[in-house]
Amino acid sequence: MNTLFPIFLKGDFLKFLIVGGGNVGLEKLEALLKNSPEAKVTLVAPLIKDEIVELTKTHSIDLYYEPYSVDFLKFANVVIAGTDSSEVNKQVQQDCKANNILVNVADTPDLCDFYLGSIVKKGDLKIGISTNGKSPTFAKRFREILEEILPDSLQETLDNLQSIRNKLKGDFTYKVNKLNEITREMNNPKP
Ligand SMILES: C[C@@]1(CC(=O)O)c2cc3[nH]c(cc4nc(cc5[nH]c(cc(n2)[C@H]1CCC(=O)O)[C@@](C)(CC(=O)O)[C@@H]5CCC(=O)O)C(CC(=O)O)=C4CCC(=O)O)c(CCC(=O)O)c3CC(=O)O
Ligand SMILES: NC(=O)C1=CN([C@@H]2O[C@H](COP(=O)(O)OP(=O)(O)OC[C@H]3O[C@@H](n4cnc5c(N)ncnc54)[C@H](O)[C@@H]3O)[C@@H](O)[C@H]2O)C=CC1
Repeated sequence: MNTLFPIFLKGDFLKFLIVGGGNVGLEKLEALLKNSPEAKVTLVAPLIKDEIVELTKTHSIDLYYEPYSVDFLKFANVVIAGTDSSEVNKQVQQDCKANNILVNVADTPDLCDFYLGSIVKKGDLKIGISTNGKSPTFAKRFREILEEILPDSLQETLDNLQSIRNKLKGDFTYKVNKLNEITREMNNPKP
């Protein structure tokens, strides 16, 4: 069963807590900042990789060089746990559940409220890819395929459609019909 419900978070307006400062902590931090460079991040771990420290120069990241404790949840709307201790990750997950905070436990899909996706970005177009946890490598490869085939001119198309959308006068039904008419050929591209 694939019951995942995809949403696109406005990460720039949210507070994130990352527990763990190793490879996984870095990977998830980079994924977040690539999409939402203004996100407020708190990261807690006794050991924190140099690459993470480097990112504090250009982004809003507070580092705490200590073991996780529940007090850190006050810094968070969303939590990602990626320590090398399954007990710590489990504790983070339980604390988040008790506090109604969404949590991702990177190495334990069963404990995740959400998964990170592979992200294709062409200007304002963003596509999130998930394999329901089956194969992150497939998600990565599929991202590469989409990145290759999507034309850069997409942004121009989106800008044009936005300007038409803003100029259309009439009621909702009229606008819907008009926009569908203009974009009909997208489903039927000329050879
Ligand atoms: C469930 C999920 C939870 C979550 O992390 O959110 C999860 C879980 C796990 N990943 C593992 C391993 C790897 N993860 C990657 C890469 C990515 N992983 C990402 C997401 C997710 N990974 C979520 C499901 C996404 C979905 O639904 O498809 C991506 C898409 C997004 C991101 O992380 O930003 C990003 C690609 C970004 C890109 O490039 O586009 C690679 C490949 C590589 O790095 O080249 C490998 C090694 C090869 C392999 O195993 O496939 C392991 C085993 C750990 C171990 O063996 O110890 C687990 C744990 C488990 O499955 O039990
Ligand atoms: N989901 C994914 O994409 C992947 C998951 N993994 C798994 O994730 C786990 C972590 O891997 P790495 O990041 O490579 O390990 P690592 O050894 O590079 O980093 C572990 C981090 O956890 C921190 N930590 C340990 N105890 C802590 C505590 N009590 N509170 C806060 N932080 C604490 C350490 O200080 C360190 O920063 C491993 O179990 C690995 O199998 C590995 C690869 C990919």
